[in-house]
Amino acid sequence: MPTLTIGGGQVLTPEMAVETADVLVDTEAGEILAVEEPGELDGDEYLDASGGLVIPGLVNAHTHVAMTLFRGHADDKALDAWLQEDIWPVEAELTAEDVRAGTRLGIAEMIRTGTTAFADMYFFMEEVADVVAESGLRAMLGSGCITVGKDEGEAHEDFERGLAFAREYDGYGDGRVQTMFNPHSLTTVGESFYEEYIPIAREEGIPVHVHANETTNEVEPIVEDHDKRPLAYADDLGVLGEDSFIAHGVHVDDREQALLADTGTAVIHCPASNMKLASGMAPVQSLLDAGVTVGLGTDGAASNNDLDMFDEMRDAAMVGKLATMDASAVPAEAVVEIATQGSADALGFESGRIEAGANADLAVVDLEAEHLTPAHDLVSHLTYAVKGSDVCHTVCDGQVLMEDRELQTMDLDAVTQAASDHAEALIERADA
Ligand SMILES: CSC[C@H]1O[C@@H](n2cnc3c(O)ncnc32)[C@H](O)[C@@H]1O
Ligand SMILES: [Zn+2]
Repeated sequence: MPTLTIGGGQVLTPEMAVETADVLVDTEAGEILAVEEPGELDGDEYLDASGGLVIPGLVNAHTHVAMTLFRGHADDKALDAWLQEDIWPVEAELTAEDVRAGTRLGIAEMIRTGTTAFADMYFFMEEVADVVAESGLRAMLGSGCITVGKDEGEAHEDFERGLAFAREYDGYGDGRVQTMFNPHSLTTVGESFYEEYIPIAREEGIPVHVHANETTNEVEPIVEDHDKRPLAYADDLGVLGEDSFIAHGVHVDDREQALLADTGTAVIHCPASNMKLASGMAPVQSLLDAGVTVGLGTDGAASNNDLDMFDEMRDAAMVGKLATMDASAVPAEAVVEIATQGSADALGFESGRIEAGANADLAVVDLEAEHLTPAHDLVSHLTYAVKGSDVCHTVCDGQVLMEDRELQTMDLDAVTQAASDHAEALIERADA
């Protein structure tokens, strides 16, 4: 079996301790074989982690990767106006080639900032799957389904496309692609479509991921029309469950939090997007206290405006405190856990932990920087001080995707040039 040692550095353990250790990886199976004291492990290849901290690859559990094309195109608006006035008109002009170019840009950014897995709900998902396959990253992918603004036939086509993609692409890219079913949200998809399609997804064991309880504008119509809170409505439709995860979960009351915990539904916290669109502050500490699995996501680059999970971690800690007016809420350790183990658990990936048997998905953070000095507490640094640009190596499924900040599977200059060209032409076409 071909092996790789990531050696000479410190390692973050699943218990959030930092040890001086080496990591041995089976590069064919893509699995961590052992974590041992320095010098004990002898792989065929060696990746130098000296002066660095080996961490589990970060898991961006909710994004729309190709929205990198809209970075800076639509700022300073709330969700509904942002989507309806700026984003959806441009998305209507998207081509498969645009999505390929935007996805390449987003994946390059994620690899360069230590993310090794992500969940993506978007359009032209075959393109996204191909880019995941060629880049070496791991992903949970689904084709987004919406019924508002569509006639019955078009809406059915959308849902059939969503199911067909999930069936066909599960296991794609040497098993690094897994698939999910993605009704867009509880208000943009009609009830009859949930009634028709959720049982099919459930029967076929396809995970379900939706935007839910993101803004008060979403909560109010559901309460008015159905006389129940959105997550009670979602539960009655079969949307909640062990392999379901909702994005945002900002406006969730105590009963809904209990429902999430009881059904085993995970929440993906997207603090930057929630702040930028002024959607609100998710009750993250309360969700954690209630026993809900919480993961972390950037959302798309148009509402963030980057895909750097280190930024997201810092935002999660900061807004967690502000939301509760309690500086002890959402502490550094909890943030690192949700960005790694929490997100991986939400997606059902055996990643997010550096231990034997886990996926060999990891990143090495270079600690030799002025903004990381002194090194009193490296878990604190991961949340509050590390920047994505401090990541020197990224490994996914046992393959080195970035070494000394050089991408190994992508041509960064070509990727940025193509994305820039596609973005410009797209905005022009959309006359936006
Ligand atoms: C049907 S594909 C996904 C769809 O979602 C849109 N989107 C991006 N960010 C958000 C958000 O924060 N809430 C709801 N919807 C969002 C994206 O533009 C696509 O249209
Ligand atoms: Zn989203």
